[in-house]
Amino acid sequence: MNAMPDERPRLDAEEAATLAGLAARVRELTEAAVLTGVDAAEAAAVADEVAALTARLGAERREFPPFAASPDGVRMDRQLANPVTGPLNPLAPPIELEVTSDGIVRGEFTLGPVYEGPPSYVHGGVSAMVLDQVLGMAAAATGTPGMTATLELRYRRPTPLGVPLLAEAKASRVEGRKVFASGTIAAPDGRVTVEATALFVMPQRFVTSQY
Ligand SMILES: CCCCC/C=C\C/C=C\C/C=C\C/C=C\CCCC(=O)SCCNC(=O)CCNC(=O)[C@H](O)C(C)(C)COP(=O)(O)OP(=O)(O)OC[C@H]1O[C@@H](n2cnc3c(N)ncnc32)[C@H](O)[C@@H]1OP(=O)(O)O
Repeated sequence: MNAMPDERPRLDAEEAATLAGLAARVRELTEAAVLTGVDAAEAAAVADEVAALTARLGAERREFPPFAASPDGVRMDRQLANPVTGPLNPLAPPIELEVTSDGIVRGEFTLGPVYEGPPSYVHGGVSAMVLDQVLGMAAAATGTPGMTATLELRYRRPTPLGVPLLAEAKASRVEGRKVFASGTIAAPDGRVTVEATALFVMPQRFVTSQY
């Protein structure tokens, strides 16, 4: 695993934009598949067409998703297929996260019906995935990126689908390879729906590698 990142293909901005467009269309397809009201014969016909498109894309296949090239073309810059933020991943909402100069990670996002858990609310596992990413980025912003060792969630109230949500996180302390972080998801009225605290640990084996 420690050698993996540098073996990945890197895409330049133009290639990445084209594949992000493909992922956006597949996201629309996913929502259409979940919400469609067409009859069974039409759904079966569409399934055949989708299978043909999948075969076209699969004609050439990479072993792992690509990374974005950093300006120097060497270091890994961004995981383009991350399931939370990755523009190339149709499973990702995707959420754009900014890191402020004081280390706060923040992103506004809306989750549609494909992320439903309880009727009309966001699935709790999806909220957990979002917060794992946001807190993980806050940990990485300290200069010590790490793997999630613990992630504790408090679901204060249901998180609504289809409205703008705000995720925020910040690291609270760094102890050697360990970084503690906390964060929240808030509804449009500003009320917090989910709180999270986490510990990220930079694996001993990565201490000298360049991420
Ligand atoms: C350099 C890069 C490192 C890789 C980081 C990966 C991604 C970072 C890249 C970019 C960052 C940007 C954004 C981040 C975005 C998203 C975050 C999502 C991340 C994930 O989705 S990640 C998947 C789920 N995650 C796992 O799959 C972890 C499986 N696990 C392990 O890989 C090991 O288990 C590990 C590495 C956790 C520790 O292993 P290790 O051998 O390096 O460290 P060791 O055991 O020596 O512990 C050292 C000190 O941490 C304490 N400690 C350890 N584990 C603890 C625990 N669970 N609870 C409480 N304390 C714990 C010890 O008690 C000791 O503390 P003390 O020093 O005080 O005694």
